[in-house]
Amino acid sequence: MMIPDYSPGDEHVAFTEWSLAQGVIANGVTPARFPGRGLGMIATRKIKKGEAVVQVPTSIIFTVDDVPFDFRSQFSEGTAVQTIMAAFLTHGSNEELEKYQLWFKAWPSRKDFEDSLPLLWPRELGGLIWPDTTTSEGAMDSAFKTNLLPPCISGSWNSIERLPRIKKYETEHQDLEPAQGQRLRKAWADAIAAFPETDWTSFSYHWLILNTRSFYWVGAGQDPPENRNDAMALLPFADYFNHSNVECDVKFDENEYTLRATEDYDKGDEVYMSYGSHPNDFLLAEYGFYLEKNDSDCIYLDEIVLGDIDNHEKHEELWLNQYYGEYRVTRQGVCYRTEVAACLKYMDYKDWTNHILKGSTKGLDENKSEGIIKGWLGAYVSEADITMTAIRAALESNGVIQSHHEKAEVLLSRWAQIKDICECASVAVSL
Ligand SMILES: C[S@@+](CC[C@H](N)C(=O)[O-])C[C@H]1O[C@@H](n2cnc3c(N)ncnc32)[C@H](O)[C@@H]1O
Repeated sequence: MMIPDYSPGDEHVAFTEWSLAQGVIANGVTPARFPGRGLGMIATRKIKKGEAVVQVPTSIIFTVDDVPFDFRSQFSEGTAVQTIMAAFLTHGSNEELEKYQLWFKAWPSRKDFEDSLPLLWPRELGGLIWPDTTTSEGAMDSAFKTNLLPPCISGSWNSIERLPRIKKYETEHQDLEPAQGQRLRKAWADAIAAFPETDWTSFSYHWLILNTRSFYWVGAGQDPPENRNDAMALLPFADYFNHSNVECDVKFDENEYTLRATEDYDKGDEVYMSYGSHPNDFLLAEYGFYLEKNDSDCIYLDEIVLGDIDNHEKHEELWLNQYYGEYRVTRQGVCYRTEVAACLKYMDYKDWTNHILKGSTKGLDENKSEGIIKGWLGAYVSEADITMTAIRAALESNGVIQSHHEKAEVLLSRWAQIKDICECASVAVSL
């Protein structure tokens, strides 16, 4: 049997030595290379749940407070912290950033991001247009109209028309790529307004480093910022942990950031931290990977449900009663919001409001609701089938997709998961 080679490589050994010399405590973990996950942390001995595995002194963490005032003051008020930090990592002088040079060498490359993050993929695979996109890359073959990304990422469908929404609502796990694109475009506009000579490749790289590696952080004596995204810090060495759906046990005070094991581990196991309870589409869009098994995985039926409830007044009712949108599906079934939307299809308005406000069952027909919900799930399954067929056909015939076949295969596997969620949910709603 081949023994996997976990050795991380010289640059990681050098960075680990530097980290320990700076006061980082690594207690039973060390960086190692895990196929398909880049670097991660391996247990060097048995670890018990609750043990502090990594402690990083606050003196070496990188926050916006480390950006010199002269540099920060070039940005207009309200500029995102991520933009300022990314711009400083791009423009800071060697002298200013010298202490972190070994750390920078331990980070993934821009090519790693181009391979894994859909927003940097070719247009045919759902990527966006960026300042370095050449005309030929931007101009898609006009015959190629299929959206290959999952709808939670792209916000688009192949078999369903996306109707304008009567109201806008906050959504954390849908329309991910358009929101990401907007944040990065705004960051770029703010960066070049302050420093017109900024290089896109380098700036976007550092912005993505911050996006994929930062931790929540509020400095001693400071109030948490209004926007949670502005409470960010990069933690040398702690940023080696890969994600899994373990619980999260990280704490910080004015002296150090402490990360604790939330499970027992044997020597040789990979030790994980949780980046949050995220569905797989979110992990793919924001971090460039998804999990085989993810208890937080879900998809949303918003376009299907709102398209099927083809009545403006009913949309208003859903909105007024705070049931407009966010129709969530897991392998265990659909959420209560979806059930409420389903019975609005056939109940009269009075019965429906009595049902949702007072729990009355007058007019409620479980069989009808079940049929409607199964129809919605079936529509998502059709979307999955159409898209998977299109990906397979593109792998046979489209030159761009052929030269990026690993990405297309990532999407095929994700669509298979999506189909499985719908089919399991459909069984669950009959129980
Ligand atoms: C904080 S870094 C973790 C260290 C990173 N693997 C490295 O090589 O430097 C986050 C990135 O690690 C990768 N990653 C994290 N958890 C993963 C997982 N469970 N499976 C695959 N890749 C993962 C993703 O590329 C993600 O953007």
